[in-house]
Amino acid sequence: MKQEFTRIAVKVGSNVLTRRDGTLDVTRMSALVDQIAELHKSGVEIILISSGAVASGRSEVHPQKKLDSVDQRQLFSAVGQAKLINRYYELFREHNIPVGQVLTTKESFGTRRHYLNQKNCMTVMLENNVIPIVNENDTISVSELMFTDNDELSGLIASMMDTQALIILSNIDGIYNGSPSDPNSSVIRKIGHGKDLSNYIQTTKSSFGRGGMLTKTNIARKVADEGITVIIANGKRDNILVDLLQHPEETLCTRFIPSDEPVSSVKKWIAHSEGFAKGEIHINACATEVLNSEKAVSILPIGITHIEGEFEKDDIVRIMDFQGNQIGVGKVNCDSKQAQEAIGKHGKKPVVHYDYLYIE
Ligand SMILES: Nc1ncnc2c1ncn2[C@@H]1O[C@H](COP(=O)(O)OP(=O)(O)O)[C@@H](O)[C@H]1O
Ligand SMILES: N[C@@H](CCC(=O)OP(=O)(O)O)C(=O)O
Repeated sequence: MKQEFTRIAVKVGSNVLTRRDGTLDVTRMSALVDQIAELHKSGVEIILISSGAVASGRSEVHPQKKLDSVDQRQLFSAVGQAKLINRYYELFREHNIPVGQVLTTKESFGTRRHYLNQKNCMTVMLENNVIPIVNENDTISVSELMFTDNDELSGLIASMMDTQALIILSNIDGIYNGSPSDPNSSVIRKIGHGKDLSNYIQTTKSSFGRGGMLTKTNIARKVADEGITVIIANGKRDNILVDLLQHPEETLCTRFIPSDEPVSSVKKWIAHSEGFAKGEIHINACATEVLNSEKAVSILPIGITHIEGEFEKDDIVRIMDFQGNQIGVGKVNCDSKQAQEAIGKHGKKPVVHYDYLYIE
């Protein structure tokens, strides 16, 4: 059967893989592996981003004294990730599909070199028919070094690997246009560019999730703006993955319609690098207007009003409009001292070149 996508990223949330008591739901895992195997055999390249390390470690160790939340996460994930990947290895082996583990951290997306190393690793895995199974390295990612959750990680992976779609599997059928528990609300089937969803999203999270629907929505929007279809669907529904690819119209889910303007791979990286920004470049009203227009323009010293923070050449900075609102991110062409000296001057080189500028 002809499928819409040939390379996809699939994110499986903690709640899909976790039973009510917080332990790993191996039956669900097995059902998902069967579906991924079916798609893999039909020629779809798949990158799996799987949560579940903490959940699978929880039932293995019983600490003698009370641990704080960081210690708990480190202990459970260290034990649980080994168990999780072992389960996946065994389940995929029944289908004769080799899998490989990729553990990453937020910092590994901060420099372009690390970013490209990770990309190369997963590319060579796919070329050799190995399914990459990605998770955050929870043992060393603590507090501000952590991803908000695996939705954020899956967005980075989809963008980095140029997938055509990102499928986020949660314990809910999609984004509801009201409280999911209200019988009058229903799943929004398609979401186009620029639609404001803030009124619909409740801040409640499912019991074992970290980020909630709000991070899913924000990530989905950003990834769709880069030209990737994003689908939020219920991973607990039988055959959901195969149905989403083979019967897209009949399968309940929320789809974010991708932008049809191509975005370069450098811009994709910059778009997701906001967390590493070292400083701010504030621009005047005229520069704000041209940047918000359809024109491809760089940030020149003449349009800069002031600079905040210290940065080196090639660092990521936030771009702030004349009212102090962030409008984008970019990679700087010079350090903060040089940028400072050039402010307001004509005929100087761009501080952020268009090729390294991502306007939100
Ligand atoms: N408008 C909404 N539509 C759907 N789900 C919502 C909405 N608002 C809040 N939610 C909550 O978001 C939860 C899913 O997010 P999350 O807990 O992060 O799951 P996961 O672990 O799969 O990433 C749902 O179980 C639901 O309770
Ligand atoms: N990395 C963590 C999962 C992080 C997390 O909870 O993410 P999510 O499934 O998006 O709520 C783990 O494997 O336990």
